Amino acid sequence: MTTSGATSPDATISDGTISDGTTAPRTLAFTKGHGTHNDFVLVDDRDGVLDLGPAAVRALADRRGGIGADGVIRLAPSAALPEGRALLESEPAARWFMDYRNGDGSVAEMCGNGVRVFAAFAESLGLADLGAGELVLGTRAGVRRVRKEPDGWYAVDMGRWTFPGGDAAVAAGLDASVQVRGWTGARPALSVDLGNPHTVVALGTDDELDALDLTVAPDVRPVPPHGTNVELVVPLGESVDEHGTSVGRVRMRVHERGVGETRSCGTGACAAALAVRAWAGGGAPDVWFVEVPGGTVRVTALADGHVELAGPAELVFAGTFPLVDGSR
Ligand SMILES: N[C@@H](CCC[C@H](N)C(=O)O)C(=O)O
Repeated sequence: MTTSGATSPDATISDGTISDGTTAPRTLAFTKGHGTHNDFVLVDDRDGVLDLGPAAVRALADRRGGIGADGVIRLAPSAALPEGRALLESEPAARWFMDYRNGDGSVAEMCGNGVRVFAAFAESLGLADLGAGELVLGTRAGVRRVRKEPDGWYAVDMGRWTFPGGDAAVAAGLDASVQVRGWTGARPALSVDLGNPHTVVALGTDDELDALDLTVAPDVRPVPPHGTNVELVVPLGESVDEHGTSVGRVRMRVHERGVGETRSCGTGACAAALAVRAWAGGGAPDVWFVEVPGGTVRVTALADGHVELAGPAELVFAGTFPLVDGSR
């Protein structure tokens, strides 16, 4: 890794191969950021010229041979991607697009912690002024709106969410089962769609949560057609805050599709809070604090059927990374 330099604007990186007709090494300028320790490599592609293939993403995300991250985020003009161009037709303000890849190189529709870190990155590049108003951005799960709170947290309208199993699943409290390595049997679970897929399992105690072996992916049945993120949660109860608002608390660990266990997952926190709220029944709070190994985020079920995710976003360092022709 070096500390200066930038990718040639006419270089295209696909599967780690630079396809501009030369064999010379190229370097990719990046910024490293995280939201409650869900960490990302961020790439400024405001010219829309980079094509980050799976091998290049894996090289960047590699914790030993690369920079290390749970995911890679490319900031690109919405106009440069088919999914972005479709969004621009109804939301012309969504000028910038979050092109999100999991650490294994797979494409994901959405990343809640990533959206907040994307907003901080756009601010650092002078592409957004969250002191003056909201940032509207494109994602594969649709348009997202980010505002900044007085304490510096970023609050994201995460759009509409659903229980894919419908009313029957909500009434039964389950529509799937999950087997974690070491368990004697599978446990009931509830599927939640936040634009990306989630499966939430309730546990009884903190000790059970702490003892989980998430070094291998939990086995989910029925097998989700596009895979799933799995959230293991312990409801911690409800209370009334200093403003008289009823709030709930949840502890969560997560196994992310395309990554493994991570220290936080924003869409996963939303799924966890919405599942626990449904299990609690009518009168349950709309506001939930979700405690993850990397910190705490706030999830609010909004009256319009959307859900809001709020939490911190940090940019920690920047540099350049060599992507050598054919070597990654
Ligand atoms: N960590 C993200 C979710 C990233 C995508 C996920 N692994 C998937 O494949 O759906 C978040 O904060 O939401």
